[in-house]
Parts: sequence; structure tokens; C-alpha cells
Amino acid sequence: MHSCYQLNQNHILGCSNESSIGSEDEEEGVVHETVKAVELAGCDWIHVDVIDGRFVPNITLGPLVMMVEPDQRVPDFIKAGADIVSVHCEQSSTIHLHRTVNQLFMEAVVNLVLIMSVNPGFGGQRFIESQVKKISDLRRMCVEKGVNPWIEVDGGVTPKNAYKVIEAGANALVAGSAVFGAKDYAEKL
Ligand SMILES: O=C(CO)[C@H](O)[C@H](O)COP(=O)(O)O
Repeated sequence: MHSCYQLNQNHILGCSNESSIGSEDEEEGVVHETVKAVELAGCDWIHVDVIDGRFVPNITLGPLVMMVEPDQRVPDFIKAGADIVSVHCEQSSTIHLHRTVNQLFMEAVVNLVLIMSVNPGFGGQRFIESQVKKISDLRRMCVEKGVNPWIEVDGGVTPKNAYKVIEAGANALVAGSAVFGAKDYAEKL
């Protein structure tokens, strides 16, 4: 099983002394250190949310890099080092899903379905229990079709409920506040 961690500006600020973050360089240093720390603690993936203040009210990466229609930047994310790129299926986020998925297949090997288990936009929300059935339905459909994608679950995942989503068939978990809000990342892992 892979575990992965969401990294966004809120989580970085949440686990640091906000007043100590001044310049962009300092902020970049905090991001760097935090990523290094969760990697050392044993996380397998770093999950970075690109949230642009349109599909959801929040902005994760900061106004300087704010964008609309992030799916149009897929090649840039890959060039920047992303191994996996996932997009929202809602048309209000990804305007032309078919085109974007085709583009993903041309740019990289894509084999992951992400099920959101909170309303997207903010970390620290409560896990939506009804999504457990969605995960098991998806796993069953995959078995029936003879495919085996990563099934990633994102939102409200904690050490207390992780077993449920794993039992339902997920094999990649995003944990934001559960990990970045803890003093000891490895223990939460
Ligand atoms: O993508 C999200 C919101 O848009 C995630 O749900 C969230 O950021 C993950 O954090 P947490 O584990 O605290 O729910």
C-alpha cells in the first residue's frame, strides 16, 4: 500500500510558526524541509493540490502561481517533475475531460482514480462515510473489467478511518492534517 500526503500552503503554515515565514525564499525553505521530513518519516508520494480559487474558494499555491483551468497545464506539471497528474471530472473544473485524459495518456502513464472523501477545497474536514461504498463499487467495477488502477482516497483520512478505505479497496491514501498537524510524522504514518 502506498500512502501519500497532501502538501498545500495551509498545511505548511499549519505546521510552522507563521510569523517566521517572510520572503518567498523562506517559504520555499519551509516547503523543502517539510517535504524532506515526511519523506524521511516514510511517505511514498507527495500529493500537491492545485486549487485556484474558482472550482473551490480556496487557493493553495499562492496568487503568484494562481491559474485557471489547471488541466491545461498538464505538460508543465510533468515537466516540473510530477509522476502522476489527476484532474477533477466535474466540467466546472476540467472543461473537456476527454481531451485532458487523452492528453494525459500521451504525456505520461496514467493509472489512478481519485475519490474525494470531502468536498474539495480545504483540509481538515470530516470524512464523508458514504464514499466508502463508492470505493468498494469502484474496486468491484475494476475487477469486473480486469483493470487494476491505483484507487486513491483524499479527504478526512486519519489513522482512525484508514482501515475502512483500505478494506473497501483503496491502495493510496492522502492524509493532510492528520500528518502535517502531528508533531511526529512517522508515528501518524
Ligand atoms: O484536497 C483536499 C481538499 O481539497 C483534501 O481533502 C485535503 O486537503 C486533504 O487534507 P485532509 O487530510 O486534512 O482532509
